[in-house]
Amino acid sequence: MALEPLRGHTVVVKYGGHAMTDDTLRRAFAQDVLTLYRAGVRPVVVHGGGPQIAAHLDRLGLRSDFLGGLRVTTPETMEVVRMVLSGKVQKDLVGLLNEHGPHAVGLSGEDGRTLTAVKRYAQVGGERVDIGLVGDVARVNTAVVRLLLEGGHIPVVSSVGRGEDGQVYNVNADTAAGALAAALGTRVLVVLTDVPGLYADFPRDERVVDRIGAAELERVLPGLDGGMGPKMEACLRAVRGGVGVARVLDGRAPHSLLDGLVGGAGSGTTIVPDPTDQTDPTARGAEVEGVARVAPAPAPGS
Ligand SMILES: Nc1ncnc2c1ncn2[C@@H]1O[C@H](COP(=O)(O)OP(=O)(O)O)[C@@H](O)[C@H]1O
Ligand SMILES: CC(=O)N[C@@H](CCC(=O)OP(=O)(O)O)C(=O)O
Repeated sequence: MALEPLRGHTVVVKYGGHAMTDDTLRRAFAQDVLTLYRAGVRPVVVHGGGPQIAAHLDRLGLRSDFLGGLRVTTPETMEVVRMVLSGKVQKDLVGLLNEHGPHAVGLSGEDGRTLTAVKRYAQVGGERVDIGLVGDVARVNTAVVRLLLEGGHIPVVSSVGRGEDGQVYNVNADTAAGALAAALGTRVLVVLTDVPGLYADFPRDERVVDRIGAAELERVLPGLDGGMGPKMEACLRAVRGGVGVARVLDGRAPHSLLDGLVGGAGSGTTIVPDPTDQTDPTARGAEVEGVARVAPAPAPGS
């Protein structure tokens, strides 16, 4: 895939916390996003920050527990998640992207009701387990993200959502990115993680699945462990919801974003829709609000 066909198109990039732990990697990521932007592609960054949340919890003497790849989130944990994702990780990333110009603008999924969440349970051994304030994306309002894109900005979104019940929820960042990509109708969703892609025989790491169709992914999804479960579920929902292609790439390799988009073949795992997916709007998994309806800003003083 070259950059030229993406000119003028929106690309959602999920930037995982493991790919941000090293300063060289962070800078290479920021350079890649800016290269896309300068080439006329419209990047939207959705970021995680799992390791950064864990470090902060640890400092406070709080535990990090995961079930089905999702963090068990007590009200106390939720405060830390919100603070670290929207207040720290996001601001550091926005600062880095803005070193060469006022391009990036950070927003939480709560802002402009971008992500409306509903309580989500973990599936463990076929059982539904309550993991606290963890949310799934029920509805996406793309209005603010579109407004920023149309204003020539790079939206940087944290995966915190608010429910209709007024509760703030911890949304897995892959889930948030997949839902936003589907709602925006992007051509490409790129997911940067800490492995070279989907291993065929995890935990063995000899073979990375090069390409997988939605139906086949749906079949293997229940057997996936840890963080790969929510990640692949998010890619599946994205391609089922109209995204042209999802690519899971190794975020530990500098410039993997650009290399993966330009180089194409040979890197990561590519998830492609089934021929029927593109015409099935009910498969989005989240309701979409505000698509193509960007309200004009109110006149000053009104
Ligand atoms: N089939 C698989 N292929 C690759 N990784 C897998 C697989 N099953 C489980 N995993 C685990 O999923 C992890 C990636 O998910 P996660 O830790 O949530 O990453 P991120 O922080 O980038 O979102 C890998 O580090 C690996 O331990
Ligand atoms: C519910 C849930 O698990 N939320 C994640 C949100 C951050 C995230 O997804 O970060 P990475 O992309 O770095 O993994 C968490 O609390 O860690």
